[in-house]
Amino acid sequence: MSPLRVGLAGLGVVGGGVVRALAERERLQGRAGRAVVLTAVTARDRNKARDLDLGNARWESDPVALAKAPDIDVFVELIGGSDGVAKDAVEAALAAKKPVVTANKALLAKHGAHLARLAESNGVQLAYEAAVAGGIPIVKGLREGLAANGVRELHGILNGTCNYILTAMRESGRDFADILAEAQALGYAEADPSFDIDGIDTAHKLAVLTAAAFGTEVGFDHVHVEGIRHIAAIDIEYAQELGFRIKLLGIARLTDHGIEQRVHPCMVPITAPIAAAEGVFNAVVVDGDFVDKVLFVGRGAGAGPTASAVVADLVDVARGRVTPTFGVPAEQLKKLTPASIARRVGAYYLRLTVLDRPGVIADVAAALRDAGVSLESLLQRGRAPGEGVPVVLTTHETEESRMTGAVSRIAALESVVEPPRLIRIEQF
Ligand SMILES: NC(=O)c1ccc[n+]([C@@H]2O[C@H](COP(=O)([O-])OP(=O)(O)OC[C@H]3O[C@@H](n4cnc5c(N)ncnc54)[C@H](O)[C@@H]3O)[C@@H](O)[C@H]2O)c1
Ligand SMILES: N[C@@H](CCO)C(=O)O
Ligand code: NA
Repeated sequence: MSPLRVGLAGLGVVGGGVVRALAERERLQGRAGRAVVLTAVTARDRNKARDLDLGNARWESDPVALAKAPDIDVFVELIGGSDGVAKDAVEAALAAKKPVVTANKALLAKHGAHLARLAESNGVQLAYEAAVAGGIPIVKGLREGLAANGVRELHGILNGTCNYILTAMRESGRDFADILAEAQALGYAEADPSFDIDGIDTAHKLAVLTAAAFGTEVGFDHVHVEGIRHIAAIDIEYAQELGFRIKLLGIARLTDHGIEQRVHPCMVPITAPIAAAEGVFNAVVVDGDFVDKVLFVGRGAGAGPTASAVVADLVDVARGRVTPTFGVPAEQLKKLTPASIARRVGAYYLRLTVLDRPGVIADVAAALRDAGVSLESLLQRGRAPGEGVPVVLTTHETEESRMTGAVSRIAALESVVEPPRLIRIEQF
């Protein structure tokens, strides 16, 4: 069989990993049933020192020209960005009936439905295993391994940088900024690290996973997003004491009033399967109606794990597999009915900084009582008459709208001297 000729756009962290993985020629030939050959490449700067063996691959200066070049059979997009050249090149490849492999979750989160229609109307594959949870085969897991199931819920640690930061903060007590710099140096972070720490990258991945899991159109704009900037060392300590870990999770759940999609820091029991994924590891739990719960764990970022997923998609393309992008044909994707975060039901952790004087706790308790929120525990450490001291409480399950109502009343109390910190507790 003729070789699969690969056109690769982007020679950064992931592109470099892909070049190295493609060097395993014999292994890939066996698995793909034909040779997979790096035929042409492009990146922004041809003269940059890269320490990569590009073999006989020809250099192309323009990604869009590469995408439709007659000498390539598949286009691999590893540039990044939801718009601009990455989108133009992917569209050009699909319109030219060339399959596309991409790691670009920002692109899929914003234009997934449109690109799925374009791919399917041209009869070619749009493969994106690397875009969600890097090396974990979650897209294949959902579309193939779990195809018999109706998915009820999924939750995941989908950003290696945040998990790395939260883990390192807990283990070392070190500073947020210091640890972020380390994650960037290791090639985990996005070009703009605020995408990682503000939860946007997790939301991109969640939106894509939701479409693949529930057969809905990608609805990034309906994801409720909060990041980890406000997580303080003291919250990590309290979490530990209460038997929790703090994780930034993406959660998608089918409710009777629509699909919840939310990204925010969560306290999860130390014994929950998801809590065991530490450092740069990602993890996803999928709850299906026949299979029950399945846990996927692995590395979600970095050159090797991400290249592993890109090359697996190339093997699928070489084998001629064509699966609808989000599991069902694009024109059958359901319209997503978003469920409001205000209707989330669960427990809460609330940390207040209050003046150490009589009556403060009574005022806080009254606000919760009036909102119909039941307290589970209350901790006050140390004393400092007249000064701010931390008070931590946890609640029973309640609807979020009740909790936010009580918290705004509490925030307005004169004796509450810093903004309250609310973290949702998830009992998986
Ligand atoms: N780094 C990771 O761990 C990881 C994991 C999963 C997915 N991703 C995704 O993979 C993609 C690439 O990420 P990365 O970390 O390798 O980025 P990177 O910044 O290391 O590499 C980007 C590459 O794109 C090239 N590029 C940028 N603009 C270009 C242009 N206009 N024309 C041609 N080439 C251009 C750059 O020269 C560079 O070679 C992104 O979509 C990212 O979100 C990254
Ligand atoms: N910045 C992302 C890369 C993988 O998509 C992360 O930290 O997980
Ligand atoms: Na993946």
